Parts: sequence; structure tokens; C-alpha cells
Amino acid sequence: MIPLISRNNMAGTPEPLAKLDKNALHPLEVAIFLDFDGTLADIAEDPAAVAVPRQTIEALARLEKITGGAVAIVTGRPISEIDYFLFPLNLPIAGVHGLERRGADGSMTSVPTDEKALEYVADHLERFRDRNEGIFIEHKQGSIALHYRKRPELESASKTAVHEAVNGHAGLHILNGKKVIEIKAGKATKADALKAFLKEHPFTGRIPLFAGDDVTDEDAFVAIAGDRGVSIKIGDGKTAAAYRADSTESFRSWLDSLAGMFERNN
Ligand SMILES: O=P(O)(O)OC[C@H]1O[C@H](O[C@H]2O[C@H](CO)[C@@H](O)[C@H](O)[C@H]2O)[C@H](O)[C@@H](O)[C@@H]1O
Repeated sequence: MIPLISRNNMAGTPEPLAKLDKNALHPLEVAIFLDFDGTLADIAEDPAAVAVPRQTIEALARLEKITGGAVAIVTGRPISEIDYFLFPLNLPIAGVHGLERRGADGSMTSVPTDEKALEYVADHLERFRDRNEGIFIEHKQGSIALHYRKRPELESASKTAVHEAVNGHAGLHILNGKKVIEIKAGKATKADALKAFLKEHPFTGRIPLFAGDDVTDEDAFVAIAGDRGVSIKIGDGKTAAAYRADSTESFRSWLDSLAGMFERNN
């Protein structure tokens, strides 16, 4: 076992998650932040068709209880969707890549967004979708996501369509995710959301642990390294994270074992 470390060896080779010494984590000293798609839920062709196993929802509830409420979701999805998928939990959540946030006390904050610019982008991308069967557009508050999972060969054409639609508009930010291109009409990132949580009770003063699977999670991995944070990448791909879990399934079972260990040691 190796102790907690904040960075990988800078060669892009994180340690296997099994090597993280869970005993070095104390439930009242850790703040747990979790991405959703690809981390808690397996990737599916249709974003509406994902599900989180009942045992994982129970593990989250156990972790929430034993950490004194220091478990939050940090996701690209809207908060309302996470509430639906994790029912009956009502966790603190940063949604739409940091554009909206519900704190542990239930208070809501949101970043201002340029909805007019987004409307123009939506028109342009809807025309692209209408010409290309299988392209799917997801409308969120402050953001649009163009999904090409069903037509992976259209990746390049999709990127071109997005760049044309955004056309250098300073208030719009492009994020490339897993078979998706997102256009955010506000300046916020998952790293910003994580930092905001860490200023609030019950997260403040704790060691942040963040797990995610996508390139959109990398800025948060880097951000918590300065706070002696524990970063966990799910699946393959280059990463700044210190640890790697092979799959969503293995990460879910690690979360379950973390809850068990916390309970036994308490
Ligand atoms: O930050 P996350 O919780 O990882 O959310 C990122 C985006 O996830 C969703 O799209 C991804 O998952 C879908 C379901 O598995 C998949 O079909 C799609 O290809 C993936 O990109 C979600 O639809 C987006 O709104 C999130 O921003």
C-alpha cells in the first residue's frame, strides 16, 4: 500500500486504485466528489437510459451519513436529472459543468449565461441534426450538447458544425466529452464548483477526493492536487489523476467497500 498522493508520476501513469491506502482516509476528514456518467452510471447510447445500481445508491447514502454529509456530485448533467437517477437521495450537486450548484444546505447558485448566443447556436446545430440522422441535441439551462455516439463517423463534421455555430463568440465555451460536444454559455468549470464546495460546510478543511472518467474532469483533478487531494480516473486515457479504476463497475464496488471500511472503523 502507498499513502495518499496528490499527483501521478507526471508520466501519465496513475497507480491502480487498489493501491490507495483506504485506511489513510477518515470519514470526517474527507470530502467526496463524484462525476456521474462513466463514474457512477455506465455509459449508454441514450443519455436518458442510464441507471445507477440500487447498491451504489445505498453506498452513497451510507457515505453521506458517515461523512456528515460530505458527498457531492459534480456533473455535466442538470441537477434535476441527477436527483431523478439517484432517487431518493438529495445530495449537494454541481450541474452543467459548474453552471449551477446546490450546496449542502440546499441553497442554489448559478453562473450568468448568455442565452441569446445559445439560441443562435441551437438553431445552427438543429439544422445540422436535421441533415444527419442519429445526431442528438440535448438542451440544458446554459448549455447545449451535440451527441454523435450513434454516428461516430460524424465526429469531425460535428466539431466543424459547432465551431461554425460558435464562431469565436467570447461568451461561449466548447467542451469535448465522450462522443459529445458541449457548448456552455457561461464561464464555469467543474474545478470552480469543487473549489466553491470546499469553502462551505461540511466540505471545508477536508481532503478532497474526486473521481471522474472524462477529459472534462481533468481540470478538477489538477485543481485538487494543490489541496493534497485524491484524484481517481475511471477507465483508460491520459490523465493527471493519481489513481485509476479499470471500470465504472470496479469503481462502484470500491465505493461500496469504502463505506464498509468507514463503518467498521467508526
Ligand atoms: O460530467 P458527467 O456526469 O460525466 O456528464 C457528462 C455528460 O454525460 C452525458 O453524456 C455522456 O453519457 C451518455 C450516457 O451514457 C452518453 O450517451 C454520451 O455519449 C456521453 O457523452 C450527458 O448526456 C451530458 O449532458 C453530460 O454533460
